[in-house]
Amino acid sequence: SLLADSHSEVVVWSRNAAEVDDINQSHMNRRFFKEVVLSPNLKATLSMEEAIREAEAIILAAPSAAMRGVCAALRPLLTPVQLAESLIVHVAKGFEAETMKRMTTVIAEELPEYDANKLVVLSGPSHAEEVILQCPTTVVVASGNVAAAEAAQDLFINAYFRVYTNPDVIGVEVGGALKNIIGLGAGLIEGLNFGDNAKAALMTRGLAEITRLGVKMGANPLTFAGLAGIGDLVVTCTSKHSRNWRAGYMLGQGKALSEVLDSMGMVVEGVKTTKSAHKLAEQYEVSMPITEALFQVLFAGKAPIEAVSDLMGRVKTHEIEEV
Ligand SMILES: NC(=O)C1=CN([C@@H]2O[C@H](COP(=O)(O)OP(=O)(O)OC[C@H]3O[C@@H](n4cnc5c(N)ncnc54)[C@H](OP(=O)(O)O)[C@@H]3O)[C@@H](O)[C@H]2O)C=CC1
Ligand SMILES: O=C(CO)COP(=O)(O)O
Repeated sequence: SLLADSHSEVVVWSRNAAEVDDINQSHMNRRFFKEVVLSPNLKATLSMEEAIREAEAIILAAPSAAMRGVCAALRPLLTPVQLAESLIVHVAKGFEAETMKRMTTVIAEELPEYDANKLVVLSGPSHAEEVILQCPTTVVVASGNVAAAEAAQDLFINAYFRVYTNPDVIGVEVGGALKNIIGLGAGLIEGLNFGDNAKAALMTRGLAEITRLGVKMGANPLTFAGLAGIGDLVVTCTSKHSRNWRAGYMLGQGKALSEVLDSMGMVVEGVKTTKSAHKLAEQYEVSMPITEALFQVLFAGKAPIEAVSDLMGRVKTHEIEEV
């Protein structure tokens, strides 16, 4: 919808026939956006081949668990011209669960004929419910190739959607993925009725452990002070639209994880990301106490209140790690 506001031909690929019909016939996508009328420039199709035919830019917007499969289906459809010239941008915020790989790594593995350096990630505080209403939104695009990042910036930027560039692909991907864990935690804190001090503490110390792991993985620490770091963390921990927050809230109220996920109807990236980050923390030998606490609640049956109590009772330490 955002792209269709400034570009004449935008085609969405979906595997859901009712959704495709709704977009093409009523110019609406009522499953997600009840009352919004979409641009007539926006078409939908069940055929991936049709969606990408002669596409100058391809946006990969599937959840991270689906990214490898989507790219495998895409590979035989890409023409030599598209492989050489088209822009590929992904917007997923998570790691591949089994391998803990970042999304650009997964995409590069599945599209070996495409120049991996030209892949772009778009991230930042950007709930779809607000973008579709044209509320002012800012995001960051990152690529190893400056020209590709600038091409993505030109593609997406408009009067209500401001796009910054950043060369730090690792930082932008890690920030986008890990903020979902803290969003779960913020919801959980609210579900326990622990108030705003606890939420502020969680966000601040959450950013510290996101930065700690990100830097070990090769990110620029300053990226975490930007839109894909603190920016997205704030929106996920405070917005009524946040799925991760909502899932955490239900957990804090005592609901079981399976019950929470069944009731969501939308992806909650933070759940699988907690497992991946838990393994990455071990692999990189980084302390991530909040991630550890969430891991215990989600996958080891620890009561949320006990996890918070354990976090508060950790051995005393300095705030700034170099001290
Ligand atoms: N929503 C938001 O505001 C934002 C989301 N993101 C990120 O974008 C990604 C997608 O999120 P979002 O769209 O919100 O998630 P939703 O759960 O709302 O929707 C996921 C969509 O992906 C489709 N899908 C899932 N698996 C596959 C597959 N294997 N093949 C094809 N289609 C598939 C689903 O189709 P079906 O209905 O058939 O299951 C559904 O249409 C996530 O990584 C999220 O973190 C990033 C920024 C903002
Ligand atoms: O990443 C998002 C918005 O920037 C969406 O994730 P949440 O719905 O969990 O906040």
